[in-house]
Amino acid sequence: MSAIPASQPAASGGLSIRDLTLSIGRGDKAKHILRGISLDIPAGRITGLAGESGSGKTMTGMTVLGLQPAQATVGGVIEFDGRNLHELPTKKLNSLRGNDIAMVFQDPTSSLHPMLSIGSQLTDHLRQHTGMSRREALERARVVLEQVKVPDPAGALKKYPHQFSGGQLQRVAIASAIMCSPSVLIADEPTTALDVTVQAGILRLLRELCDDLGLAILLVTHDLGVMSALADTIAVMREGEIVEHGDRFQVITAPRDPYTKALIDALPHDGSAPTSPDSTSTGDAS
Ligand SMILES: Nc1ncnc2c1ncn2[C@@H]1O[C@H](COP(=O)(O)OP(=O)(O)OP(=O)(O)O)[C@@H](O)[C@H]1O
Repeated sequence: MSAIPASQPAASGGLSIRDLTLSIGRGDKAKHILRGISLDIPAGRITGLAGESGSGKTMTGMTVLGLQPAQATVGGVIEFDGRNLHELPTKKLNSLRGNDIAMVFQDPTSSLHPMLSIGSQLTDHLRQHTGMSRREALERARVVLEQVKVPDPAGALKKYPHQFSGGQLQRVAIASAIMCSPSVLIADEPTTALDVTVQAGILRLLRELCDDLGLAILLVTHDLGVMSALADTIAVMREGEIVEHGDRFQVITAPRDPYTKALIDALPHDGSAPTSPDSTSTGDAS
């Protein structure tokens, strides 16, 4: 496991979501996308959010970041560091986003500019945010690339996105997300677009970052197999509601909700479900 750089402050706390609602449209025509979600995303833990397509997983993550559709009406509390994010002025929320709460997307190219070197992309925001010199920021970027296990970190800083494989590029995107030492990381289907041979390595990296940095990670995926290998707790969403939330082992081996049970029964029986809470198995192949 990689050591935490001395310059990096310990991550403080996680997120607490209380009765979060999100609707689009008004009156009879309103579409209720999130119907009162409550979920704790504590520091040093991976909280999995599973569920079928369209159940509202991505919208939950986007709403936490204040990135819901402009016409949406949001209610409830998203508590972070003693504040309700949903009530913060836009400027304040913009400053939290990317610094204290960061996101990793399914497609790493969506968060990286094709024409800029990795060194510029990793350091620009950090320099603006902290006033660090270019040299200091590049050194921090090198350390973070090493932390996410990109080979030859110093050389990688000089490269461009097209010069990396999909798995390595997702590592670079994760490096970019943690450059400003966030305390919360929202990872939305971070392995779905990747070759199956590199998925396990990315999942293991998320586990290591969670453990080493004390990150609070919200892992959004439709894949309950991924959840069963990685998450500490699993919440299952259906039609904008959380129908089940509990310890990974309990949810996978003894689901209480019939919908969760149906999802688990649909999993391939290849040993991917845990046999004990410590049976995480994510071999590194990327
Ligand atoms: N910009 C938008 N405007 C209006 N409705 C939207 C918008 N984005 C998503 N929705 C709707 O919100 C609901 C939840 O979508 P969301 O993307 O959160 O689901 P999901 O569980 O992440 O699904 P998937 O696994 O397919 O990504 C869906 O009914 C979707 O059609």
